[in-house]
Amino acid sequence: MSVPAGHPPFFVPDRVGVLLVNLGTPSAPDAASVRRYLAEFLSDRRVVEIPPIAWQPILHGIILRTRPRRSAHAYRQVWRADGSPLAAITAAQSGALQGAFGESSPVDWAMRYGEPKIADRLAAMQADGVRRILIAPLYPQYCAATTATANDAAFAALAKMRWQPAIRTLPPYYDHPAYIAALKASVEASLARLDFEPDAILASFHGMPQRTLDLGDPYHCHCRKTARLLGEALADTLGGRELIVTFQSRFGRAKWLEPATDAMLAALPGKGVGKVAVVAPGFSADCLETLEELAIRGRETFLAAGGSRFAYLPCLNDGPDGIGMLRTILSEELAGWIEPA
Ligand SMILES: C=CC1=C(C)c2cc3[nH]c(cc4nc(cc5[nH]c(cc1n2)c(C)c5CCC(=O)O)C(CCC(=O)O)=C4C)c(C)c3C=C
Ligand SMILES: [Fe+2]
Ligand SMILES: [Fe+2]
Repeated sequence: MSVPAGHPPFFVPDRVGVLLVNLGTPSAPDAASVRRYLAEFLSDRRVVEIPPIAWQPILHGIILRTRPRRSAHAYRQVWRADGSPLAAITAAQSGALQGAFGESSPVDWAMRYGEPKIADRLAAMQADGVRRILIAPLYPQYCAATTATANDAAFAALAKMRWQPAIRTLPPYYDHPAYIAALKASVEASLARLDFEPDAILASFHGMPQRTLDLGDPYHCHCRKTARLLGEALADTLGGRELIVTFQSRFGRAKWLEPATDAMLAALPGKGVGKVAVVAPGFSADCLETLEELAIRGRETFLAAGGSRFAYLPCLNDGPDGIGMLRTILSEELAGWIEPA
């Protein structure tokens, strides 16, 4: 019997695969591409929890007329020869993990918004004989606006498949010892490369509307716990200096989690902190929010307020600490599907 065109093969050995998922990013740093990306992102009801009848006129009438040009300018400042940092680094993470879970277990990657689409990568894996897939939203701290919507998109794609693969999803790993250890190693290595001794280290997490915390989203608690564990792990390095926790990237008029990163950077010099190092533990890959908002605008804010030295410490990205950590936590979630490494 021949397999119908476009049909997945029937008789291939079952394989196990991992699909890394991150947020998504524009395909190019121009206003039209950014508008397309923001329209998809900001129409997600997990992200903006305002009824569409009220939100869509604001989104299309105001935000998508003004923000794409400003954001495209920001993207241009961090764009790399191989594309958007978020996409390039996620691809590199996927490449670095290839073969980590066995010769025949592929690791692939997708984005919640834009390309490559979760639905397309799941279909490609299924067509390749991958019958068990670990979907891994690369967000250490759970948030409905990130983790849940990535899983929603995966399950929406599965809803259209006659022959579904078996699915597992990666739980948040905000307090996993391997994650905390990787952050500690990475922060210490970055600090050792600096030519100055910071007076304080600031851990900046992406913000969220305060209302989501009141509605029961555990994101804020997860961020706080990551910061506490990282502070404890770094106790010797900090030597009495504070690990300051802040939330960045406020969007819209509602109240967001506080303290705000930009306000803190503006206030620190007045409190005697003239030299600061900033780390972003909630981002698994450097992106617009870290490379432009923190490393460029954050620096400007801090120096304009009277600070003398500023350093941005990179995310775990596809470096050895980050990849080692991902191997550990993904292997744990694959238990029973693959032989332990
Ligand atoms: C790490 C976790 C993230 C949470 C939580 C999050 C919530 C959240 N974000 C917005 C609005 C925007 N975020 C934007 C960029 C962006 N956000 C994250 C991660 C989280 N967002 C990343 C990794 C990125 C970078 C994407 C890239 O291409 O590099 C943007 C787009 C950029 C801009 O125009 O400023 C917006 C808008 C909301 C509203 C929200 C929670 C409700
Ligand atoms: Fe965001
Ligand atoms: Fe931002």
